[in-house]
Amino acid sequence: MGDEDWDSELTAGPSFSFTPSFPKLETEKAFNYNESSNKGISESVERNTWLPRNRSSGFEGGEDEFPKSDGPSRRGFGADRGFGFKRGNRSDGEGSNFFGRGGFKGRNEDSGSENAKGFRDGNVEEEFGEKSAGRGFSHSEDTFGQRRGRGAAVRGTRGGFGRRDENNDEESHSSFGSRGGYGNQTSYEGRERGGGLRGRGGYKGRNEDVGSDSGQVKNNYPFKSDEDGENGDKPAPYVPPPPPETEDGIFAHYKTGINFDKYDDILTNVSGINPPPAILTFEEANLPETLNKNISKAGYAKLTPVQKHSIPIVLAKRDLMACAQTGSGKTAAFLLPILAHMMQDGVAPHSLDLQEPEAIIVAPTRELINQIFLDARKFAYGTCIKPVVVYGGTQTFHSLRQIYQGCNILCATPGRLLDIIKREKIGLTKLRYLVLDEADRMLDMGFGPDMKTLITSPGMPSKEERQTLMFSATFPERIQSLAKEFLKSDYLFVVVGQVGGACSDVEQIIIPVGQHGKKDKLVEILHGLGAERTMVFVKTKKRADYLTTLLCQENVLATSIHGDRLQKEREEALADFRFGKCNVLVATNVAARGLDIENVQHVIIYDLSDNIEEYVHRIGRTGRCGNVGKAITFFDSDDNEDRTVARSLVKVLSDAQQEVPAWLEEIAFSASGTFSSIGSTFASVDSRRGVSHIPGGHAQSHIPGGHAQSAFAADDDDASWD
Ligand SMILES: Nc1ncnc2c1ncn2[C@@H]1O[C@H](COP(=O)(O)OP(=O)(O)OP(=O)(O)O)[C@@H](O)[C@H]1O
Repeated sequence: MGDEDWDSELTAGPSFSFTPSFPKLETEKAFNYNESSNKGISESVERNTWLPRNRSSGFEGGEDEFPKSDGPSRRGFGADRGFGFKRGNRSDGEGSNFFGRGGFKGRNEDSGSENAKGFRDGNVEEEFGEKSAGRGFSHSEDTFGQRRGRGAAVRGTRGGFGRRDENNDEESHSSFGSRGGYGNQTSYEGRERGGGLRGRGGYKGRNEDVGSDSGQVKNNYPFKSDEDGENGDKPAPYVPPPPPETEDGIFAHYKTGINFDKYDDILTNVSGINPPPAILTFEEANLPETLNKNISKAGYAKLTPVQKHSIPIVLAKRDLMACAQTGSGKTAAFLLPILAHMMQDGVAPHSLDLQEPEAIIVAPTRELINQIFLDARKFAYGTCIKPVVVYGGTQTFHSLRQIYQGCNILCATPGRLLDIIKREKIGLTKLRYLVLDEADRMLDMGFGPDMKTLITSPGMPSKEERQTLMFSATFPERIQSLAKEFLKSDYLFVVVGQVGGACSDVEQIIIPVGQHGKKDKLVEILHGLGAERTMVFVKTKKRADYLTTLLCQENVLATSIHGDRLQKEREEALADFRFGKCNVLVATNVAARGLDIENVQHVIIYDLSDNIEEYVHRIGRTGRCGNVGKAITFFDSDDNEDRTVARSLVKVLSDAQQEVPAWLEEIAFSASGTFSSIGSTFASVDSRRGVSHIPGGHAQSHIPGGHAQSAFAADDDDASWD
């Protein structure tokens, strides 16, 4: 990633992470949201001490004068409407966890003190490491034990993961240190279900529930970690809250929108040789009964277009590149056929030896990969198939422990995945499916090298021996050609609608606003939106913190998510937004892709990204699954980056039948050069330009005006995290 782009509003200096405190909502009591975890919040709201606790603001004079605080307003977002809590009986206090699509339910941790420890000297150091208490893993190589006492000392600390570059969100992939703080292992004793360490039979075939009710299994790990956070000022490495365990929590979902049926009107092209015919219903897919039950519990009654085409293709064991608009069900499009195969073919029974997942799913951000994991867990419910999620910013020991309990589907961010492979904690020889979600992002300069490392890792089956699936709402032609290295030559390319087209359910409004007018305009809009849930996208982490502080001063319940915040804080911020404790989430591109949050009614793009793909993904946080939404974009005609993307923006607007302001059109077409030189449009054709077989017999349509390569930025200030 490139250096952080310091903005004129912010003088150089230590960044701070702002964690606004929100008043406890009545509805939180229903979720047994631990008093203690709220104490810090309520107390700080009382004392108005919600200002950043960590460092000087680094703001000097003028509009950068650090906003005075009068504390966030006490409007309890949605509390009176029971917002977001429409799923079944939550009387058991259960709910989905930070990332479940339902309301918030996280483990009750005292988040109040975290901020006091979370940051120092402008850097966030992540401590990882496993200092086993003497006994390594039971299998042959006690890599754990070997690590005792050996740490990648970081700045004199006792080891720890490669320190994060304060200007770069990506974790280095250096080896882990020997020790780090530790979360609460006891919470894992006996809590895992179905993942018993004792051998389990594989799936017994169609329609049999196996190993789903092994009840509470005592986890007699052959190792213990005595990692602790005894170094007082260092936060223990984060151990995420356990995923929901009740059916209500696992199957929490929101309703499809009024436009769901309109999906059927979207033209779908399938290019490649001999594609299997699309299916029209779930029944036609002839899926195992348990899977069909889970699909129904998840509220899926009708297939979306990408599912209609992708499910039979994956079931036919073909490689696939699928492009469909945001919020149109791409996750299930790959999960369902993979799970169906696993249920029908059976999966290896859990062994105490090296875990060898049959499927690996990668995505660019931790929050997204966790969301995919929760979907996998949902659809695998009642079977012996075990999804596991590992991602950066969490204690490595925790990741390994999850894998150790059994791992058929590994959902991972690249950094953590590669480290676990390097440490030989998983084997790849049994891999049958490799899935790249947000694939264009995974193949760009940010993650491309990691993906290359992955497919060349020891034991990784070649592309001929595995099934590789790639999904995204955007697929620039340059990325299509990069993808060939990962896909069999006869892969199929499914395009629902326009490659890279924006979601048709999102009303897109572009308003001319100069840099210095943006803050006031943002406050004005948000005051007008009241309690409606809004995501605000900015370019830099520092601006995310700055604006969040400013909004809270303006009595807007806002929080922020970006790569400089501790993972625990990121998850809390996302939970506060999902839970309805605040109605504005200020985010960098860390939240641009994939996140599926109920009832995001608005997206405000405060800073345009320098590539149009991120614009499409950002506005796709609203208008999901047939619901409608609105995206307002601030366009600064004095900003070169905005001008560069103007022409692509006009194309996205016109392709989505949106109004194109005359002033924008003028800017877009006054710029010299062709599409390819000044900005991105989309490859709307299969870059193989081969003969295409399209269901219904019509030929592959070539978009008038040709196609061009998209300028693909991989060095966004906060563009990739793992
Ligand atoms: N067939 C279906 N019926 C009802 N709801 C569905 C169906 N398929 C998916 N959904 C729901 O639609 C929402 C969006 O799905 P998903 O997140 O997979 O979209 P996506 O295409 O991956 O979006 P993005 O491009 O932003 O990642 C989710 O809440 C999902 O549970």
